[in-house]
Amino acid sequence: MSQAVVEVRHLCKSYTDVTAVNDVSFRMEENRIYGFLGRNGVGKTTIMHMITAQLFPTSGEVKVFGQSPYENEAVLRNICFIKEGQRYPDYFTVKDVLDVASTIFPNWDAAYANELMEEFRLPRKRIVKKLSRGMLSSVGIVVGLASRAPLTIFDEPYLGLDAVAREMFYDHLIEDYTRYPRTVVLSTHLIDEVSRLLEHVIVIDQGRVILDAESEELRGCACTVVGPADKVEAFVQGKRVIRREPFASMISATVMGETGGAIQQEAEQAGLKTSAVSLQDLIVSLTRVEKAVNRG
Ligand SMILES: Nc1ncnc2c1ncn2[C@@H]1O[C@H](COP(=O)(O)OP(=O)(O)OP(=O)(O)O)[C@@H](O)[C@H]1O
Repeated sequence: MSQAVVEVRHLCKSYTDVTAVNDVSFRMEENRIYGFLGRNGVGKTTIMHMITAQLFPTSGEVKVFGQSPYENEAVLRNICFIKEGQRYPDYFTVKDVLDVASTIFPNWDAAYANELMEEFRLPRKRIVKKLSRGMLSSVGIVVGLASRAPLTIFDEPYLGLDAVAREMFYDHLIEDYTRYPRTVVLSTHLIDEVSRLLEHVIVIDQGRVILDAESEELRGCACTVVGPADKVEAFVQGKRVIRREPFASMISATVMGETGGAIQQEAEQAGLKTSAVSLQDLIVSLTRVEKAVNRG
């Protein structure tokens, strides 16, 4: 096993009336791209704030590069955390943001930052406060990529970004990551868009980890089967059904099985129609499992 860049153990964060993070443990390894996914308000940002030492846990342990990140300059300068709606001082221009970033991040690549500025059409001299919503997101993306920080976290960096700019971001990320491997964490709701980039997926729901798996393992581990209700019911007997939708005399059921696509083959042999399940559909099904499944 390679070195853990992030290791959290039994992490909890409670506020007066809400337990935002409830006994979360996971590792993130060196030089991998992680999807850190889940619905709104499930605790993702709270966890990322603890990893980046912006928030203390109520209990549990956080280690980044093997050390506690709190007041630890050696750890913190190797983390770049790009979050939605990042604020900058009122008088800062885009150039000021890049100048400051160049002093913070040891691996900063000024030439690459300039190249990205051109591609994202960012006006260097403009006051950041006067940028459009999408341009502000582009500034975060330029900083995140050009920082080449060993741990780079993008927390929903896309607000207002058009589809072309998002594609440019994904293409740059994969290309630059291939040349300069580092650990990248993408927290986003646009799962289908980023799924090709992700090597490992951690899904949070209601303050807990509900899935922690290699993307490769997830491909083919679930499939949707459709057919007459009795046939589908017989097939899903004893299997983990994560979504069930009856229509007329038919049922469509999404079932999780072993890795490697065996479940799909098995369903086809049973004479059922099958379709693959995208990562987004898998996560949607998993995070609404309680309500949907018990109907059948
Ligand atoms: N300072 C706070 N005081 C009280 N409750 C808080 C505080 N910060 C977060 N919470 C609550 O903790 C829970 C988790 O919030 P968090 O921002 O971590 O979710 P998230 O998964 O990042 O959501 P999103 O995808 O919408 O950004 C929510 O119920 C939120 O209301």
